[in-house]
Amino acid sequence: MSQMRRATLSVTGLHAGYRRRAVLKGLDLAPVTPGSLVALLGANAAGKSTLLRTLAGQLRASAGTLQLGGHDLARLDAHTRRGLVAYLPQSLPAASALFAWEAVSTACNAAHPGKSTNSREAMTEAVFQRMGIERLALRRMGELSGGQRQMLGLAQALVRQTPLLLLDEPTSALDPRWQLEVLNVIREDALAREAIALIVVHDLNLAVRFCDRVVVLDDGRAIADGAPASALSPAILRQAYGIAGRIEHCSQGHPIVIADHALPRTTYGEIA
Ligand SMILES: Nc1ncnc2c1ncn2[C@@H]1O[C@H](COP(=O)(O)OP(=O)(O)OP(=O)(O)O)[C@@H](O)[C@H]1O
Repeated sequence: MSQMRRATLSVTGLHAGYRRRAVLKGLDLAPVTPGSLVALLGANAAGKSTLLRTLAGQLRASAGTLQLGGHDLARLDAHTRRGLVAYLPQSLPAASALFAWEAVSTACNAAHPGKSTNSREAMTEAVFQRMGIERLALRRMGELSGGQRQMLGLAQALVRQTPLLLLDEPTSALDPRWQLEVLNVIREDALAREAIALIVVHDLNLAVRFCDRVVVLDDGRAIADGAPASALSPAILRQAYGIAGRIEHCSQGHPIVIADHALPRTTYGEIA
């Protein structure tokens, strides 16, 4: 398993999609540096999950380059990929009969076969503590709520300690408090390990509050890429989402995205 910790991610000229549908159409990202939390934004069907699936090796790029450190992500064997990339899909982990502790420790054991049993147990315990889910450890996966299962899926991804984390809507099933907690944990993890976390989110306020950088996709291309407050301009909100919107600052200084109204469908078009 690779011991690589710090790695820059670069994506250039990426084309990828499905048999009958080209989705990513020459996507370029400025290099993503270690220790970054980057939000992938964009309307439904813009290509966000397709980008994560391609980076995770589930879809083959038809053109372009995907580099993580010295590795070509398009040509990794499964073993090396497991050491470099953790992917949390949109779907929740299976509602199995496993105890939550077993589900996370199985992921930990598979990712760190060279470590002692004691240190793997300590790593598993640390993830439960960091996420504040110790009370779920002895509950069965099949008996957890949707939000609790999503937390466990994230714990399985984090315990692997890969240099690249790909998280597809990791907070979609969580209540407001846990959304804040989880985004904090992801950001701290990326910073502490100098890893890269790419997260797909629809909540623009979470993105501007927690992410160093946002990339806005539209029809398979990046139309904005930068610090949240400058990248999410009214013009980009209009183009990407078909909304009239703006960023303001609340009385406590946090940036907030205000969506004033949806533009008429005749201006914006239909979902693709
Ligand atoms: N397995 C598939 N086979 C064929 N087309 C697909 C498949 N999965 C997704 N697509 C199509 O690819 C396009 C991009 O989908 P993708 O899931 O990447 O969008 P997304 O930006 O993640 O959207 P959302 O915000 O709705 O999750 C859509 O038009 C979708 O219909």
